[in-house]
Amino acid sequence: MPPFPCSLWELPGLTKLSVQAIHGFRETEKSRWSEASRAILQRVQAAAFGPGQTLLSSVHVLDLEARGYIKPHVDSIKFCGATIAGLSLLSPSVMRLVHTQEPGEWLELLLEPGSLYILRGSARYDFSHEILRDEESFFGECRIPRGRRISVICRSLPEGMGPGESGQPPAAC
Ligand SMILES: O=C(O)CCC(=O)C(=O)O
Ligand SMILES: [Fe+2]
Repeated sequence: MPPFPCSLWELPGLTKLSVQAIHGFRETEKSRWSEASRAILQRVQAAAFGPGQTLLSSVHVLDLEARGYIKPHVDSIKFCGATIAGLSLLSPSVMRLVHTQEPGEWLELLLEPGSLYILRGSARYDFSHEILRDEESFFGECRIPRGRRISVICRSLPEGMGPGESGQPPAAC
């Protein structure tokens, strides 16, 4: 993949959250995958989503540069349903969840390359999530130096939306 900066992936419609919450990134939505990648996505989907859940038709791929970070936010219910599942690749990073009503209630997840996180239930709706910038990237006492990180994010369809309407941009969450 070409190095940063690159505007190729800054597609119209994908930048609503990005402009406000994500810094140092490029992104795309992808609906066509190689057979090998499809097999991995099927494992992600089997692990994260229930049989009754419909997924957004395309998968969100976010490429965060080493200095990039994601500010706290809750994905909008307009563009994203009850479950968010993210596969982290390349650099480890720390995801912090903070309760939106009780800021003293928080937890951090160490996202190792190859790991999958699943936000659902209270973690999806009651907590903001963020990816810490390099200077703040600690897991407990342990420094987690940030490099380039790619995440592959599957989301369920917003409640009440039919599969035919799934063309909405997931990254606008
Ligand atoms: O990169 C990730 O794993 C999370 C991205 C995110 O929070 C978002 O796109 O809404
Ligand atoms: Fe998010």
